Amino acid sequence: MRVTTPPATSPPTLRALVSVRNLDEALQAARAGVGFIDLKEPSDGALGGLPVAAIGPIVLALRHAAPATPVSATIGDWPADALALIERQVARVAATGVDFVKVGIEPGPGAVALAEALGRQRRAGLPLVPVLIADRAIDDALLERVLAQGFAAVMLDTADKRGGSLLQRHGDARLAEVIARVRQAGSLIGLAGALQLGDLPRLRQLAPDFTGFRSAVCAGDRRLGLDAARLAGLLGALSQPATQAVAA
Ligand SMILES: O=C[C@H](O)COP(=O)(O)O
Repeated sequence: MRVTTPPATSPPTLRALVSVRNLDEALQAARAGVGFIDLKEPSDGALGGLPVAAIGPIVLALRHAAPATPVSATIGDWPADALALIERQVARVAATGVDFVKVGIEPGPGAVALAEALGRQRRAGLPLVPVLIADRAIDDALLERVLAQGFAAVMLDTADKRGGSLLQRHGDARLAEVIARVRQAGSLIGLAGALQLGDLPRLRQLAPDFTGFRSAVCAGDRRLGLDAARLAGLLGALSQPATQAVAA
């Protein structure tokens, strides 16, 4: 599955990645027309993983229901120093047939070693997308180590979903700088982290390649089920011209 940046002449668009926890939610997201479907267990943390055996059948069903929609899955939240376990889990999740395997990288001890281990797996052919946990400062040195690995895409996300969205934690100038740096390094950039409808005007200005949502498409709590009305509302707002979306 090839995912590309729209041509520079296109109007700014925001492609939505929506995180789902089971087949019902995956088909609901596919029918609603989301840009990317992300398989994870939201009750198990920011990057909670589904049982590996559950991923393959969902991917297969999505290939029929939405063949053009890229599918990602997370490996679960692991301590950064559990490198052997992480590498094994990456290989197991990749073998399910997903387009991308998402792995969280929390700044701190072990983060650089993890980024480099993931880089080795990428060079071995595994479709990895590192997710930099950015509740606090975005660590430039760590970002550079991640970018040096040549991943197709890099995401920013937050671990604590109750402390405000990614956009409430970082100013536009800083996020724009990070987006530009990731693109300059040749990777796509995705933003996530308790993003809400009210963040859309700023997101449109920042124009990342994709934006990730779970909290905003659930009724009150990301651990609950996908809410059809909220999902439709989000996709409707994303499809509106920017001036109308600002008023949403
Ligand atoms: O990968 C994207 C995340 O699942 C988004 O979840 P969130 O909106 O609750 O931060």
